Amino acid sequence: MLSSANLNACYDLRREKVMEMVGDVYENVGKLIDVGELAFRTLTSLIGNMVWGGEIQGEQRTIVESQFKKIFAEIMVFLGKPNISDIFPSIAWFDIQGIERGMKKIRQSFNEFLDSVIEERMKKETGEQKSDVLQMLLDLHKNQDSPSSLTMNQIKGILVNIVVAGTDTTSGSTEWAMSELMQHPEMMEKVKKELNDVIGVNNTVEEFHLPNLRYLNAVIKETFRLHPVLPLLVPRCSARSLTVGGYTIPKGSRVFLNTWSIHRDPNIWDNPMEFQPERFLNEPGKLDFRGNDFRYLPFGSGRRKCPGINLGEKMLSFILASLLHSFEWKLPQDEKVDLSGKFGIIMGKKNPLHLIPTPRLTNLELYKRKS
Ligand code: HEM
Repeated sequence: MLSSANLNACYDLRREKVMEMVGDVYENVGKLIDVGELAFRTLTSLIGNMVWGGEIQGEQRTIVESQFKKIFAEIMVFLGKPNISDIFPSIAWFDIQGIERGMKKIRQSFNEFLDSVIEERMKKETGEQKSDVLQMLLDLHKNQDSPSSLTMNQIKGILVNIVVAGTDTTSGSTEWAMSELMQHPEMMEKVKKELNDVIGVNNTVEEFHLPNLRYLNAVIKETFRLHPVLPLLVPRCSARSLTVGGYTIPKGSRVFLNTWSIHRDPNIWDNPMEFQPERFLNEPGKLDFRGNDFRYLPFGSGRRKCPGINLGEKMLSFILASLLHSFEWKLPQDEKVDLSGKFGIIMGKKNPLHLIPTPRLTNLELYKRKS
């Protein structure tokens, strides 16, 4: 699903979802928009489509997408909470913090939703064959004799994993990048000038424009540095006892890698607390985010690094470029940008960014084009 060939094949879908988002904002010009929520809806719709096709439509889709946001927020809080039961397994059954009870409730909500999606697909199986992730997993389930056969629970786990990992991360980064640009008007001006030069005011953004947006790409890289959405990555567990930097790590320890600190280490970065996209602009090729340079790990590293780097990068710059090229954004009167974060396995903003859009393109017809 996330290979370059598959991503190229679903270019039209990405374009359609971004155009839908622009159309959505256009219909709400002059009103307050929750930027993170807007990006989240766009990504849930895109990734949902890539994972289980167009199985959910219309009113049901709207309900699912709004429920997802709430459920995801709860999951992120639970996943990020240090669990006392891990430190004192003998009292685990008390579940003092209610983490297990909370996760069970969430699992039930997801289970009900996924059961209905899978049931819909099974009903249609005799008709047109789909080629999405759900179908691929169901085919593995049917082939019970194969060593790669999957149980229904495993299928549901994989589906949830992809959707959870792909949506909140990318929408969170969108919200952080927009917040930093609102906080730095001179940088916002540079981005807008670049968009005008590369795309033109009588055009909408297309994916082939994105590699030419050098300044915007530097803004994205700097956003990843200062606001890594998974600040402690995904927890690791040591398979054997070993020594790292003079510290003994016993077999079976849970290990967290603090990229938030690494990305703000003054021994590595000049003025680490300042948002300065130029640091990436002036040194092209330095510090890519593919996990090869341990000073900069927004997508992690090693065998468990993010498999969605290409899709995440494409969608983040497509969404940002489109929002910034198609609209002017301003804060509600007397409001300031709040850059505080909220702790969880995903570090989102503490307070959502609400902005008011006005059209920026000269040809208003461009807002109505849906495909
Ligand atoms: C800006 C966007 C994104 C960022 C910053 C991001 C970041 C990350 C990070 C830091 C990890 C943990 C890696 C580690 O522990 O070494 C991760 C894992 C993961 N990501 Fe992403 N991600 C993004 C988008 C996506 C997308 C679009 C998808 C797929 C649709 C995706 C799917 C996954 C999956 C499935 C994992 C778990 C991998 C595993 O545990 O083996 N991510 N991501």
